[in-house]
Amino acid sequence: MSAQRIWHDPVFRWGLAFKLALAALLVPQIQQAWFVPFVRHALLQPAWDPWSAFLADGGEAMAYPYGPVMLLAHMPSTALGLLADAALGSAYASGLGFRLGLLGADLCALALLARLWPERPRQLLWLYWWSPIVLYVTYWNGQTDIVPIALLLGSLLLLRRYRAGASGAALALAVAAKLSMLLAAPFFAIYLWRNKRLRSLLRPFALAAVATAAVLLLPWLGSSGFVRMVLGTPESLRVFDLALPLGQDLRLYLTPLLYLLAAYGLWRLRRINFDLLVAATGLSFFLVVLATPAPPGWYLWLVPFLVAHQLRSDRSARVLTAAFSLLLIGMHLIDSSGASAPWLGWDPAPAIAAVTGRISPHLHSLAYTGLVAAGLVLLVQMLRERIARNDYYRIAQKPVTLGIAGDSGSGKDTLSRALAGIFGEHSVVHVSGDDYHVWDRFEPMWKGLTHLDPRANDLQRFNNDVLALMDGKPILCRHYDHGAGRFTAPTRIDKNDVVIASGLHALHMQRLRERFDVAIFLDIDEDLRRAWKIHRDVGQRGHALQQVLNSIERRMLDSRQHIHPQRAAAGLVLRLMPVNAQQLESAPSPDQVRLKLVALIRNGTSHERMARILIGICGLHLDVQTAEDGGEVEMSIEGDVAAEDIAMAARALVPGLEEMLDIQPRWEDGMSGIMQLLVLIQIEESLKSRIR
Ligand SMILES: Nc1ncnc2c1ncn2[C@@H]1O[C@H](COP(=O)(O)OP(=O)(O)OP(=O)(O)O)[C@@H](O)[C@H]1O
Ligand SMILES: O=C(CO)[C@H](O)[C@H](O)COP(=O)(O)O
Repeated sequence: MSAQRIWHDPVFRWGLAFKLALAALLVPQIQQAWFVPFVRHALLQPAWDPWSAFLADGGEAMAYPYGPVMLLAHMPSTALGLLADAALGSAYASGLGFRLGLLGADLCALALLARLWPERPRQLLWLYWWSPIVLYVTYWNGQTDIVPIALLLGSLLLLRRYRAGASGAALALAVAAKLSMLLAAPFFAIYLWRNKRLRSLLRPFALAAVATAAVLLLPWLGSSGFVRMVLGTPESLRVFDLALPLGQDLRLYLTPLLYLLAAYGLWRLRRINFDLLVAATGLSFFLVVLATPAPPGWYLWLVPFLVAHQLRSDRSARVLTAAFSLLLIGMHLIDSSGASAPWLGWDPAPAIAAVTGRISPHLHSLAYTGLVAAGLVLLVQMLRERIARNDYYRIAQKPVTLGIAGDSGSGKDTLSRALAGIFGEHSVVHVSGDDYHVWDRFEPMWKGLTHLDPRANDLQRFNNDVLALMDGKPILCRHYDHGAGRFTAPTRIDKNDVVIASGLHALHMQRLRERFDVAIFLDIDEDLRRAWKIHRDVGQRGHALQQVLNSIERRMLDSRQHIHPQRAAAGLVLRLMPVNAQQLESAPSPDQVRLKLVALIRNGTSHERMARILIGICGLHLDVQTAEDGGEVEMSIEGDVAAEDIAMAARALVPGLEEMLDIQPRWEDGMSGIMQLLVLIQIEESLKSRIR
């Protein structure tokens, strides 16, 4: 069932009918006494500053502790109700209009949740649409927090879709509806800042958020009515209730302290994916609500996060949430105002007051303790399951490391660049074996040794540097300038999320090659490699043709002795070859030769699905040979394929890695793109075994 089809589900339709009946029949006291009179006043006596105008006309200061966006959200449906009241001579329809406005926000929240978590729409309907907390808080108690929560969900969804400006504006709208939504802002900012791939989005996000908030809130900051009714509400001061006295005039406020610790916890994570952002924001809301004698409306902020948690967790999360919801409702039924049904002549207030009168403060506090205990258990469960067991969180503790070995001119740098193109340059650190040659071009030592001899390279330093980067430490490294034939002065290279170590001997030393997530050997068809090398060394590196040919001959023995044996140590061996060998001679440049790829995958567990997608989505021709034990797979891949199709295949094959890639990954056309994809699939295999 797709997210769109929830609207046809009977679970939705029955829920809608039930909510319509509740909105029609129940008149919550706080709406009747406070919210509706305020909105009615703003509609009937329009003023630039409705808060001051309301107070000036003798309205109650507690009537509307909300910002202009909340008012705008309530106005249309309440205005229709007012018109109906005027026509019918009744006083009921404006309140009904107000409540239908809340139902509209409730529907928006459901639609947004269905887009954020589309996997199990039926379960989502039970968990959200029939959530006892939503039913109680919105339709019985009459709170309006569903409006800012719908806006917050909108902001989350837009952020997930990389629409940073729109997401910032939506968050500001949520804040301008209810100021407490500001609690989510640092978490959004940390998510964008701590993800290098998303960092460029922080600016448009922040600019749009600040600009929207300025337009919506600044004009009223000078209004005494707004300051008194919205900024100075006794409700918001409840966050200071939980405090440790530290001497005469000093108190340690525990709720802000817990909130700051949660924000710091998120900041400390090396990398944060969207699920972690949701979990951390939910946890911070939980901390604030549990550590505060919170009014019922605040509990509604927890609902989307509880839904997300339950969707991904087992039955225990649902049982705990049910217990938490029932305790919450039970406590607030006797603690907070409720609703009456004037059409049915039903007003339970006196009966509830009678029960309340019989409940001792001790029992009341015990019920509250039970509620907080259930909430804390849920919080610990969320912390354990949503954060500590989050695959991405566990993977993010260590960078992804790739080793690429192959002969000179086999395409190590080209593949490294292609991989950096999908992860994004900002997330990749590349160590090249060329920077570890012992001598520069002009040293006479090259008369006796070739670059392919391990002794001509400082492999110990190469190993140590790559291992240091794998352990998250920076290195100092000089760079070999192929134009000048000399080394530059050493520069500092910092750790990064993806470490690519390429070189003639990248898989030579056992200690290092065992640490790579994916070890790749480029076993390019010899005639093709020669053609590439000659083309590059003459065209780009300024060598004479004869000099290059001599060097290739001189290196042959070392290639066999020192380079080729690394093939056996690779998990992925990639062999590019011309589709038609004659083309190598006839084509004006080796770039124009049509290539086919033979990939030897030593751990070919997912090859069947991979083959299906390469044929189905990319339209390639495949020949697959599997070893007897099913471990090794050799795939011959041929055909033309565009980068967009490879991107689509990647989304199908490795959806879990999408958040590791750049926002707009640069997929290549043809066999280079297929090589990018194969490496990515191997990365996923390796990360899975890290988790196991
Ligand atoms: N996948 C590919 N498709 C087409 N051409 C390629 C591919 N890979 C490499 N080449 C060609 O081969 C040339 C050599 O590639 P590259 O410089 O990446 O090799 P290398 O292994 O890093 O070499 P060296 O070790 O000598 O520095 C490139 O300039 C390019 O023209
Ligand atoms: O083959 C190489 C790497 O694979 C060498 O980096 C390259 O040949 C360096 O020497 P020169 O600058 O003299 O060409």
